[in-house]
Amino acid sequence: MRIAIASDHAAVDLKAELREYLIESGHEVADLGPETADRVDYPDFGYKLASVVADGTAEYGVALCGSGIGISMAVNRNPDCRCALVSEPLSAALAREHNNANCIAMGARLTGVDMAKACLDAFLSTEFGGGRHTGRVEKLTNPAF
Ligand SMILES: O=C(CO)[C@H](O)[C@H](O)[C@H](O)COP(=O)(O)O
Repeated sequence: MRIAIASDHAAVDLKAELREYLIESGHEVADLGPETADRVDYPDFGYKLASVVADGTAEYGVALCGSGIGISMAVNRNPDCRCALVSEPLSAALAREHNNANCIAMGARLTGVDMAKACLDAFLSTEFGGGRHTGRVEKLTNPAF
């Protein structure tokens, strides 16, 4: 799969771990930065990630910051992205099965490397369930406020 990954300064180490894990697992990975732990703003990297998922350059996006909250909010500003903030594998799988999430977010200050890998595995190995979930997901793309 083609997967893009991005973070803020708080998650550069987790990003590096997950990037290598994804490559070892046979995925094509685009690391959108940052490259160092110098302080940056999570919206800048969240928007970059959202763009490449929305235009199809990447099939899935992995968004990381200290808590996962800020960068998931940034990614979800793009109407073509459905980013799920998770901290355990069942939520990661449900994000795919029920919500057809195309991005996963995690918090490096809250979620350990092994748990983050397990969440990624669950996310990437679960298909969208379709059926009753389809119309609900369409309502996320085209909201009627
Ligand atoms: O967006 C966040 C909180 O919702 C992330 O955890 C950020 O990584 C965090 O805000 C960065 O905080 P810092 O004090 O500037 O390192």
